[in-house]
Amino acid sequence: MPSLHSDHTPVPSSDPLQRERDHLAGSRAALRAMRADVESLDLADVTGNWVNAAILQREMSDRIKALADLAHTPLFFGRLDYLHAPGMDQAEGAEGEQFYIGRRHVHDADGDPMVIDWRAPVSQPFYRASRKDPMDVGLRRRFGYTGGDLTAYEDEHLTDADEVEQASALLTAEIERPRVGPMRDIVATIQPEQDEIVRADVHGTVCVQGAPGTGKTAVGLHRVAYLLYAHRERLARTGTLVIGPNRSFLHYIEQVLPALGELDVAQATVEELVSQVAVTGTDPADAAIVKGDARMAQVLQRAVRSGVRMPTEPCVVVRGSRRWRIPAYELEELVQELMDRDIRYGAALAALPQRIAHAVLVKMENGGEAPDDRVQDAVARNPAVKAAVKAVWPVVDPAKLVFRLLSDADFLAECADGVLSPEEQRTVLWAKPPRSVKSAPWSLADAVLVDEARDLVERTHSLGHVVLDEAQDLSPMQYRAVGRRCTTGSATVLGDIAQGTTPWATGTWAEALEHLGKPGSRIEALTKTFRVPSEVIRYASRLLPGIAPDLEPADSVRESHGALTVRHIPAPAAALDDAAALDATVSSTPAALTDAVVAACRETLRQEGSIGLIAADHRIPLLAAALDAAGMPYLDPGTETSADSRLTLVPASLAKGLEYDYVVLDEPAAIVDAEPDPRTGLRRLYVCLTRPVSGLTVLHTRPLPAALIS
Ligand SMILES: Nc1ncnc2c1ncn2[C@@H]1O[C@H](COP(=O)(O)OP(=O)(O)OP(=O)(O)O)[C@@H](O)[C@H]1O
Repeated sequence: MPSLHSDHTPVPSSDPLQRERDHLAGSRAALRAMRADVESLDLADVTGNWVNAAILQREMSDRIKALADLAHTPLFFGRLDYLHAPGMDQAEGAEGEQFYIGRRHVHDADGDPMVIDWRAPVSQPFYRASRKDPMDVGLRRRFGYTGGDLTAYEDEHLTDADEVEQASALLTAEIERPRVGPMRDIVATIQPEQDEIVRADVHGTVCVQGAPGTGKTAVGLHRVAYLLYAHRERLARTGTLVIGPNRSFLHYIEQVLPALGELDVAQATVEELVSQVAVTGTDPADAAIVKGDARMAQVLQRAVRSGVRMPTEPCVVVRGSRRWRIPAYELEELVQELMDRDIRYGAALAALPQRIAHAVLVKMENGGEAPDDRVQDAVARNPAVKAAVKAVWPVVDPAKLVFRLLSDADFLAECADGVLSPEEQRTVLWAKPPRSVKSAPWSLADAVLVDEARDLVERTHSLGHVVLDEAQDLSPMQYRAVGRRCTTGSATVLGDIAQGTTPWATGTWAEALEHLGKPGSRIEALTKTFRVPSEVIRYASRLLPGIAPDLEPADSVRESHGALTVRHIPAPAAALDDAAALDATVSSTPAALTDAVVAACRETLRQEGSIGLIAADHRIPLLAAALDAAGMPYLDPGTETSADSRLTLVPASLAKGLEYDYVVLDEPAAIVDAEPDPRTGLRRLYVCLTRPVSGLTVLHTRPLPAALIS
């Protein structure tokens, strides 16, 4: 049976806990020595010039930073006692070995490991070994810390048939640890099903469908850290990127990778990826749906090549006293050949002058001259060649091209013929064409079209690995935008169909993977929620049949009682007399609801940890004023909570991906109604209901959505 040992009673120095503390002290000293070693390196001895010295200096200061011993980050969190030395034949008499598992590798003066990096192969059984498959591990020990002090440990003897399997108290404590500040790493408690995804092969793309709080974001970030460890050189060269839904979310997660020692991972929103034009406008849902449809790629492909004209005139190059003539039919062959080849429009444009010059050179040779490469370059730059190229293969500016498509009905009709219906074409056209590319009210969907057009002209740089979080909201065209950033690499796609709240969202994961350019990739499901207590996830899951009928409700790792409170706040009598008036004025009345919400926040603030007050976006100003009037300070989402500032006022549209120890949820019906259709409204509500770790209080005056009433 796993036993929990703690230091509540004094222990003799021979106590196992003390021995572990001694190992911690020894490891800390070893880490200090490793750092001192790097600091004492004299660069003058090893570098010949100042450029090398500067590069080395930077590398050294990064390394010194990485070797810092952070007082509140335990140097190790687990121990594995192997039955045999790993890698050795499991022969009788082979000695077992003991490894301490931590965030980074630490070795002593002789080079022997004191702590092993959690990502090393030898650490893997810490996350995966089970009674069914002990992976040659006799003992798995988890350590508990209070502040920076090692205060407890928990043992599992995986090969002891008499030991009863039991939930880990340290894991529960870790999950329930109050959440102030940014998101934390979960390196000490990654679960087997999560570890499978974290350590999946770098070459393969993995897609994870996971219920709220199942650790998708955490898994994605740990996967990046793992891949950087396992393929450091390659990924340092090619780069890694984490894509999230908005800046508040990225801000919330931005500390996790540095805490795992990884500083060089870029983070961006989809909007930031496609920043060729500034996004200042929004689309009505119907326009965004068509603009996000993968058929737009076809329209753009035609548009990009629409300016190519078959030559009708010969190209005549004059050099000295001689004239060299390439007839139109020969030019046409060259153009046709480039059209037929699967190369970017811009690459073809760059190749055409050289092709024409080559044809001229052949004629020169036939005419008895002996031109060399320099002559070919000179001919390629000849004004006659340039003019011929300009006439047949004009330069394409991606933003101007999309501008024309969205403002010129005839041009759109030409490019979209047989692809978009006349109705769809009308939908995407700007009602009033803007004056210029600069002043156009580009929407996010437009910017994605410009990005697609740009890629048709010039290949987008591909990274080694991309993690795409909250992927359920992306349109097919947005998937393509992400996909071209990892054509030569792989991706981790994370999301939850039930939390999809955009009308243009791609229907299924299989389809999404196709648009991403990774068809047939593996799709995994995570169904155990670490965040949401059982009572709350059961309540929220009542919405599932209406919003994502194919998904199973999630299980919670924590049974909880009293985590859910649903309170009806009666409207004042005057409002009750007139239900229509009540509905129409929900954003400003009744005051009774606002008062109750403020009181619930005040009451909840008595608990430890963070609190999110989530409400329909249009109710935010009213609630903000009410909190101000009550003298209760609050933060915006994305601003870091601290021990003094624990209340965040969260518009429902920004709640995705975030979490709070306690959530006070204002008027669910208003959240549902704020969306363009009931399904999206209920999905938004599902997101909001699944943000709490320890407690949810729902306050409502209007009737709750029918699905929530059991
Ligand atoms: N193995 C684990 N050990 C401890 N905590 C965990 C573990 N897995 C996830 N968590 C915690 O559960 C919470 C939810 O994780 P995360 O935000 O990654 O879930 P998610 O699936 O992305 O949720 P959502 O769908 O709401 O965006 C986080 O606080 C995370 O640290």
